[in-house]
Amino acid sequence: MTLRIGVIGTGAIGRDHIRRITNDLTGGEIVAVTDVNAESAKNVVSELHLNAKIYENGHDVIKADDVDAIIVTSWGPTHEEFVLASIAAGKPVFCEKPLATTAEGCKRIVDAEVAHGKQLVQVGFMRRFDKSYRQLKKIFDEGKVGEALVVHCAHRNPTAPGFSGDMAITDSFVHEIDVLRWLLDDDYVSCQVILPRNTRFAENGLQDPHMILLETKKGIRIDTEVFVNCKYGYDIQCQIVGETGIANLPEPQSVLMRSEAKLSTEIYVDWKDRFIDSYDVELQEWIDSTVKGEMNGPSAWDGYVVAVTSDACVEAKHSGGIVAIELPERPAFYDQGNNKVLIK
Ligand SMILES: NC(=O)C1=CN([C@@H]2O[C@H](COP(=O)(O)OP(=O)(O)OC[C@H]3O[C@@H](n4cnc5c(N)ncnc54)[C@H](O)[C@@H]3O)[C@@H](O)[C@H]2O)C=CC1
Ligand SMILES: O=C1[C@@H](O)[C@H](O)[C@@H](O)[C@H](O)[C@H]1O
Repeated sequence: MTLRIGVIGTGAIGRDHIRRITNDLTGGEIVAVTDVNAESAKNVVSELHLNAKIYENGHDVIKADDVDAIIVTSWGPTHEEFVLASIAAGKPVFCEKPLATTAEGCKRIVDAEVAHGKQLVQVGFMRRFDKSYRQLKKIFDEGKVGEALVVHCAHRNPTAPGFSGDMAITDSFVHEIDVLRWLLDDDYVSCQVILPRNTRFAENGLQDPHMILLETKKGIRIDTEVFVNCKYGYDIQCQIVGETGIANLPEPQSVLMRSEAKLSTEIYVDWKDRFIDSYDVELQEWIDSTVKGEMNGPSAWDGYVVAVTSDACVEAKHSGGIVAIELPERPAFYDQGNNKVLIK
């Protein structure tokens, strides 16, 4: 069976997902697209040679009889509306992060999904599908470094065009929030944000870098340097300090060069290149599981936890204090074991 997919939002990542589903992946076909910028939707259809209908708006895509599943890649503030409409239509929906721009919005989605009675929502946290994070998780789950005590991370972008306010947390650090609780099989209880000396390359009054400290239920302490104008490249680091050893996130594969009296390897500059394989795996697994009637990726609950944690980090940044991260009990609906990513 081919999964007939409708895409809402044909900007940067929407177009990229359409390209990979059309050219690189199997089992899915883009049959409907829409964008508030009609020109953008038209261009994607013609440039990628899609056999897809262009709709006036997202709701018409969701309602279309020949659309089995939805991908939401429009701007963040529109996500909640389209995810809720997909649940109301009983259609599986893959929503890019954020699930909603507020924790309350994410909770409304969780409540709607639970009331619907079947998991339909997957959130686009692609690091869980990254080969290197999966290798690290496998080593950790096999007990090769013992129980985790401390985790050191870095999230560095060369530049952050368009970033303002708290986006280093709400747009970038959200990926660590998601992937680390998956990696450690734990949840957060508190956070603190320390503001180091600012780089002169930060624009729009942006604080950069941030040092973000998280404490988990099991007592693991996580420190992350989020530095979005680091200049030298896109660099994601993660090191688990365990009771019996240290496990590092593998560096992306790249050619080791001996040239001009230097031994060197290249560092990516664009997150799209660093995570290109992860997006492929993420969307392929989403198509495969959706066709089987399953939902195996980051759930609406995971999207909600990220929003609550991210809000707490923003509060901690502005208050300078340690902020408790409080979550309601996870609904038993999400305990059924069908929302776990299978580790390869
Ligand atoms: N998982 C990841 O690593 C990444 C996730 N994202 C997320 O994907 C989303 C889109 O990001 P980009 O593609 O970079 O932005 P973009 O601005 O390039 O594209 C968004 C598109 O949505 C369209 N749009 C806005 N409101 C709409 C509506 N109501 N109906 C239909 N179309 C609408 C815009 O016209 C635009 O073409 C964001 O939420 C972003 O956070 C983006 C990059 C990476
Ligand atoms: O989602 C993403 C970007 O929006 C964000 O700006 C980057 O910092 C992240 O690493 C990337 O994955």
